[in-house]
Order: sequence, then structure tokens, then C-alpha cells
Amino acid sequence: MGDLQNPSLVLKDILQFEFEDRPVPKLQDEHDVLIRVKFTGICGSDVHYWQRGRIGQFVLESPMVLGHESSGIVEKVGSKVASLKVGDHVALEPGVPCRRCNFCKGGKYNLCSDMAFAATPPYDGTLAKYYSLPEDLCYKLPHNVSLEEGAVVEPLSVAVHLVRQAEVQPGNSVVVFGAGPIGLLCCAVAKAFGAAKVISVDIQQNRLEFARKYAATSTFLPGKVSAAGNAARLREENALGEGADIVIDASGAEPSIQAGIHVLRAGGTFVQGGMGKEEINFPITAACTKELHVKGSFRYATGDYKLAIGLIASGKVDVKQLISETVQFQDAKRAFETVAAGSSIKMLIAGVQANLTEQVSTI
Ligand SMILES: NC(=O)C1=CN([C@@H]2O[C@H](COP(=O)(O)OP(=O)(O)OC[C@H]3O[C@@H](n4cnc5c(N)ncnc54)[C@H](O)[C@@H]3O)[C@@H](O)[C@H]2O)C=CC1
Ligand SMILES: O=C(CO)[C@@H](O)[C@H](O)CO
Ligand SMILES: [Zn+2]
Repeated sequence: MGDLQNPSLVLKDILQFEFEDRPVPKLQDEHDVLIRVKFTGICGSDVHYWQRGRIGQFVLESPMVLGHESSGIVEKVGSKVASLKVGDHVALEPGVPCRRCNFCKGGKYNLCSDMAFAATPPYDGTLAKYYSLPEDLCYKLPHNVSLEEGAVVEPLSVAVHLVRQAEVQPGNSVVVFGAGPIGLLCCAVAKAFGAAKVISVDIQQNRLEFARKYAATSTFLPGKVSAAGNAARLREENALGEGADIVIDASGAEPSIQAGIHVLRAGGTFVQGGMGKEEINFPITAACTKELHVKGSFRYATGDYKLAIGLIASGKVDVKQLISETVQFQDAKRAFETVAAGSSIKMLIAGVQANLTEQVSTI
């Protein structure tokens, strides 16, 4: 068999992956660029689609290429591309908004209802040899930021957006539920924003050990007691007085959200980032009587990617430590299984290599 054009990892249905050859994307606009994808991280959201076929209103109804945390090298540029040239190393912002609606015009393009986002049904993702995007969504990496780090810019931008939504101020106490990549990056960004206490909460002891070494000032393993009981112990063990200033949920788990509301001080801020069950029991009276600020946080918007790259380039946030393993493209399924087994932090999948094209075709 001759060379494949664009080998891609396709989620055909729940738990069913297949490698397929897809056409190389055509540049649709003079400002588009074609990227040779070099590294792609696996996100908790990819795992949700793989295992459950949905996140909220986004439901897998036909086969979809997974992956949206990618870096790559510019392979081809449209006739009006001025900011990039062939060979540039870039981090991909993998969602194209309509650019015309009020949200887009107001800088909150993450809320655009016409967003075409990689690996969010029905749009194909980046786990392919090639991917195409408008030039302004490809961020040139500084010389001291590697392509591996470039693939982590996407989840770091999610964390930057979460911490900005939380309005973390110097001296704040911040409790982060979930010590997966998103929660860990939230800890690191909160610290970079000057938080005095950053408490990481998870049900996996190994993740807490990692969090403590990485960016958390302390950790908390919830017990088999009520959410209010866990919140009380969390407050006590961390000398939080009347409660934490800020809670970020990066777990999507109901007990975390409940404990998060209970651990906040009056007037504190709760930001939801984790996505899991669509509906949960929520301690609404505590939120009411403490006059909490309860917000959501979805992906990223104006300035988040630039700040994320700046945090890496300046050494304020180290993303290299999060990368557990990089597997070859043809081993992508194993990478998903490793993530599901909970034995890694961030798994990267290398882009299709020239000499691997034949091998992928036989899988
Ligand atoms: N809001 C947004 O824009 C985005 C949201 N996400 C979501 O954020 C979440 C986190 O993503 P990743 O870090 O990649 O996933 P992950 O699955 O690696 O991390 C989730 C962590 O939550 C922990 N957890 C589960 N139940 C818990 C409980 N009861 N208490 C405390 N911790 C608990 C797990 O042990 C795990 O370490 C996912 O739900 C993902 O879909 C991801 C990207 C963007
Ligand atoms: O994981 C992310 C972004 O990093 C989610 O927003 C998914 O795009 C939802 O489909
Ligand atoms: Zn993601």
C-alpha cells in the first residue's frame, strides 16, 4: 500500500477506535494554515467521549477524530498569512468561533454558539497527521518552549481561564478539587497569581503526592463522610478560619462540588470547570446564605493562550513535569487505556512520522 494521506484516530462509537485515512484538509481561506501535528495530549474530555460518548449537550452521533491539545509545525500557508511561515513551531487553539456574534465581538468567543471545536461533536479533532486552522489560532512558540510543552498550552489555557474566572488575588486561599492535569495546572496558575494557600483535593493518593511536589501547598484526601464533614476537616487542617476564599472544581464529581460549596467563606467564589454528570444535588441553601459567587468556566478566550505561553516561557509554570509518557501515533489506543487506568498524568501522542505511515495502515 502506498503512503497514506492523513492517518487519523477515529472514535467510531463508544469505546471503539479505528485508524482511518482521511483527506488532507484543504485551506478554506487565504488566512488558513496547514499544520503537521507533532504532539497531542489526551484530555479528560477525550476520555469522556471515548467512554460515555457525550459531554452535556455535545453527543457523539457519528464517527469523530479525537484530540484537541496539540502543537505542530506549519506545513503550508494561505496567500494572506503574514504572521507565520512554513517551519514555524506553533501551539494550536483548536476552536474556530463565528467571529460575528455578540460573544465573539465582546471577547468571550468561547461562548459562541457557532464554535467549531476540535473533537467536540460533530467536529473532527487533531489526532491526525494534518490539521488546518486560521493563522490567528496558531501561536508561535518562543525558542525556549518545546513542541511537547506546546501541546500542554491548551490545558494550561483552560486553567488560566478558570483562575481568571475565579479572580484569584495575591494572598488568597484556593482549594482545587481534582488533581488531574487541569486541577494541577490550576494549582500552578493560582500560585503564579500569588495565592498563599493552594490546597489540592483528590481521591487518588498518588495524584495528591504529585500535587504536593508540583504546585500545591497542601493536599486533602476526602473521607467517607458527608460533604459538610469533609469541608469541616479541610478547613481545620488548613487553618482556613471561616473558609476558603476560592474553590475551583476540576473533577466534575458531585461530592467535590458539594464539599467545595461548604468549604467556602461567606462571599467566596466557586468556579466549576470539571465536567461529568450533567445534573447533581447542589447545596443551594449554603450558596444562598453565604452569598457565594458561583460561576462556570468554559475553555478559554481572549488573551488566555498568550498568557499561558508566557507562563511557560518565563518559567512560572512548569508543564514538562506533567508529561508522563509520549507514545507513538500507532500506540494511541494504549495511551487512552493508560489514562483510563489512572497511572499517568498527561499522556502525549506523537504525530504521524513518515516511516510510520505504513505501520498505521496495518493496524
Ligand atoms: N471547563 C472546561 O473548559 C474544561 C473542562 N475539562 C474537564 O475538566 C475535568 C478534569 O480534566 P482532567 O484533569 O484532564 O481529567 P482527570 O480525569 O485526569 O482529572 C479528574 C480528577 O478528579 C479526581 N476526582 C474524581 N472524583 C473525585 C472526588 N470525589 N473528589 C476529588 N477528586 C475527584 C480524579 O481522581 C482525577 O484525578 C474533566 O471533567 C474534563 O472534562 C477539561 C477541559 C476543559
Ligand atoms: O476539553 C475541552 C477543552 O479543552 C472541552 O471544552 C471539550 O472541548 C468539550 O467538548
Ligand atoms: Zn480539553
